[in-house]
Amino acid sequence: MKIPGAVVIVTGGSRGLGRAFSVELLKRGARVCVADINETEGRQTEAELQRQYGADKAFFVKCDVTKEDDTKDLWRVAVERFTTVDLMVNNAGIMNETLVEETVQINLMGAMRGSMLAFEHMRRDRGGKGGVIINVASTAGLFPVFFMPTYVASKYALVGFTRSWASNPCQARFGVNWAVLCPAFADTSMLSVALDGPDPPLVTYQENKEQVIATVKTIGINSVDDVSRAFVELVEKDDNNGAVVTVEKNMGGAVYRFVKNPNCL
Ligand SMILES: NC(=O)c1ccc[n+]([C@@H]2O[C@H](COP(=O)([O-])OP(=O)(O)OC[C@H]3O[C@@H](n4cnc5c(N)ncnc54)[C@H](O)[C@@H]3O)[C@@H](O)[C@H]2O)c1
Ligand SMILES: CCCCC/C=C\C=C\[C@H](O)C/C=C\C/C=C\CCCC(=O)O
Repeated sequence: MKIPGAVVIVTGGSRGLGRAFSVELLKRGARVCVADINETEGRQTEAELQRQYGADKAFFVKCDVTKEDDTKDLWRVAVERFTTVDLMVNNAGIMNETLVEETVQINLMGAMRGSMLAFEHMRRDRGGKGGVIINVASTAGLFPVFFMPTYVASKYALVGFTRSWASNPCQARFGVNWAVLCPAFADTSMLSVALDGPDPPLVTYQENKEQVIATVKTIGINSVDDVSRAFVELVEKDDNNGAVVTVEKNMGGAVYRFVKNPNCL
């Protein structure tokens, strides 16, 4: 899709990858509604984005993606403000293996709820203008990772959900493209909180510490810019329906494995 003039909602946009995606979209002429549960960081981000790109180009809405009412309010406010939404980025997520219910509620149900509201708004067969839904999963949604099974489950399910919608035979009639962005480790607070703490919230960390650290070293850590570049490439691609894009640092810089056909990953 063309980014200039597009209207975008980014969940989990107060910091980290979501904030970086918002900046890249604004730089290219989009208008962005940043949604996040963290109001303090959200308001700071809103102020910085408005200062840099204009007060009419970006705004923040406090939204807990696990709450149906919050998500509906987010859509109501975004449409009131910007008239329509062309791109929905379900990016909000957590990684903490001690929070099983929360992980599923945020990473999976939050993204599914956001996707369905976007789909209802965008689908052409019900009067919408079409659009794109990008769900932010992880390479942990494609391969097993022994130290974070709950996180992996939430991301595998999100990949399956997204690819299933992308493969619907009525997809062309709906006019809504579905894609998944799957970064490996990325340099945000999600990773640093886990890496820097004495007891990361991972499964059997103390017993397998060396193996966990070795895995991170082998795969490498993407910069936020690496992931943002892949994100922009994915958004801009016209035929992005069913795409699964991985971003892995140590496979020769950031490698974008672009898998288009949803039936042959
Ligand atoms: N950092 C990584 O290594 C990495 C790798 C692959 C995928 N991801 C995924 O990328 C996405 C962004 O992660 P990040 O690294 O930027 O992490 P982050 O912790 O920096 O940012 C996550 C954002 O989500 C928000 N959030 C959390 N729960 C929420 C809720 N219930 N409702 C609304 N917002 C909520 C947080 O407040 C925060 O602003 C996540 O889905 C994550 O799983 C991260
Ligand atoms: C103490 C370090 C681990 C903390 C991890 C915190 C958050 C990570 C979230 C990412 O979404 C995980 C990304 C990649 C998963 C790791 C390995 C995947 C192996 C498959 C592969 O990429 O080849």
